[in-house]
Amino acid sequence: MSDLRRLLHLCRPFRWRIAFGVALSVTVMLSNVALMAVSGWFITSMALAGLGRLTLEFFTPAAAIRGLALLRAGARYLERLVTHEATLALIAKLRPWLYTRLVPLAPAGLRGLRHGDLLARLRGDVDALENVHLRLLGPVLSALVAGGAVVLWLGLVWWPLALWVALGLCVAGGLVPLIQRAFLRQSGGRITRARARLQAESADLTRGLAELQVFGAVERQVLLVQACAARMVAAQRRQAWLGAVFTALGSLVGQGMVLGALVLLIPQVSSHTLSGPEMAMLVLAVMAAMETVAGLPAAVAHWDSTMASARRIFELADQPPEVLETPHPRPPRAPELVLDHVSFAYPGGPEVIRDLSLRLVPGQSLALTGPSGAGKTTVLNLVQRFWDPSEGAISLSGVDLRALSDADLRGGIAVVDQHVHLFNGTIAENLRLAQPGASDEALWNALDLAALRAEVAAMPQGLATRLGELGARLSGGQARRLAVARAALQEAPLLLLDEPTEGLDRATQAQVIAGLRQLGAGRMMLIVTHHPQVLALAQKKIMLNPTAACTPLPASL
Ligand SMILES: Nc1ncnc2c1ncn2[C@@H]1O[C@H](COP(=O)(O)OP(=O)(O)OP(=O)(O)O)[C@@H](O)[C@H]1O
Repeated sequence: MSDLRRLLHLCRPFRWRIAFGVALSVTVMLSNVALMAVSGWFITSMALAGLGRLTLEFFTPAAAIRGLALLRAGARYLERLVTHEATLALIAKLRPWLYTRLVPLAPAGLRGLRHGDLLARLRGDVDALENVHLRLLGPVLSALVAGGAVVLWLGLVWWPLALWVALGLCVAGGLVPLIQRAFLRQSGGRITRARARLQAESADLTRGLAELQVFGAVERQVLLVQACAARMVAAQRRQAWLGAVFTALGSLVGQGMVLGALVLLIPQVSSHTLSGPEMAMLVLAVMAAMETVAGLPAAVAHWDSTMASARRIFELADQPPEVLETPHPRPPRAPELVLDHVSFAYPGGPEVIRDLSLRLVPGQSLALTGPSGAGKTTVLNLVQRFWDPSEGAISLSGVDLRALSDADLRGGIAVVDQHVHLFNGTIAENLRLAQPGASDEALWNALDLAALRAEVAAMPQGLATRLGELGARLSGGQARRLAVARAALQEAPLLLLDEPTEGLDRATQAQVIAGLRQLGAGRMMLIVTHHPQVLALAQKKIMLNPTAACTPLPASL
């Protein structure tokens, strides 16, 4: 229930648009009931007039019928326009709302999520919330207002008929869909879970295709994706089948309601309490009244899957960030990196870093070495404040990281990682990520430093060359050198290198190392590597040992 309350809260800014959409929908339903009622009365009266039993002024009812038909069509068009516009506005608000909650979580808080799963939540689940207005709120509110109005009108005409219709509408719009919900209860959540699993496995298949091919596991992964797809289709088929059965049941209830109305009204006509045209008017009005609850079965059918999507989105948005930005940041002073008796354990895990102290000033470089799992990357993560140390403190430019603004922290650190993420844009756009206002000349200078100038200049479109998804058009070595150029543009005093030459051939390694040497001049460098030539960039090495306290370093290198 609290998920629904939160969804309604998110809809609050659009409440007037939603109300207008509901008013239009009610207009459609009531004009339809009125159209059917007047038509029933008019046709029967015309027939009786034809038999000479009645005199009839037919201009007014004929005009009313045309007017109601036009009103219904016009209101329907406007209703579609308004409700879809409100729905798109809600989705357009939801996505940035979720992104602003994800940003403080990244990267630490999102590591537990698979890429495809995150994508499913960002795309599929947010899209599924279009149902909130289109299929849940709108139909329920319209049914209550329009159905209530019809029952009220019938109550004024003859209350037993109103009672019968109220009962029919409650059964068709409430009881039948609720029984349907009991059957469908599981399948909504099952479809959402199956879709998320399918997306995650499909993402693994496409992104990990090279590894899967190397290990001969493509077929296994394809079978897994097929099994996930089959599970999803089975869940959807079951839902569609149940939906069809209950739609038929709902319309059966509608026919029963009309039949019951006839049974109630015929004696009234026989006893001359009611005229023939009036009976036709009421019966057709009762038939049209079914439209007021026609959207309720779909609302019930979408309830579980929509709520499951909402729950998954709120779960993600509610995760507490690992680190919080201080509301009172202090400005950075002279460049310097200090780790003061730092210890760290991942949440719920054993201690990874124990009592590590070091100090770096510009022009100094330090390599972190040690066996796999010793905590080298963890130190780089702590310096970037993905997590805060469990004990001790880290300061950059004389200020504890916890007291630095996010902008000063990010602006003070450049990173060259073994996993370079390149965006699906041009070379210039990828470089300007580090310095949005950089001139073309500055970009060429950075490429020069990274030994990439000649290759980019040889491309027909130069800096405007598009890189494709994940930088697909560049080789691994070119991508790594582009990352060096990007770091050069950032002009940050601290440079973090995490296995920057991993996976490159000898010639490319030498080019990247030459670029890094230039880049490091006058900056502080913290390097994680096993590569002897990269190690040679460092003036000092520190050995991390997962089981013992870190070798204490002198106060300065
Ligand atoms: N997000 C995380 N949550 C929990 N434990 C983690 C996380 N990241 C790393 N660890 C654990 O912390 C320890 C240190 O990992 P880290 O990646 O820092 O080692 P490393 O020295 O860089 O290793 P390698 O040389 O293999 O990259 C490992 O035992 C690892 O399992």
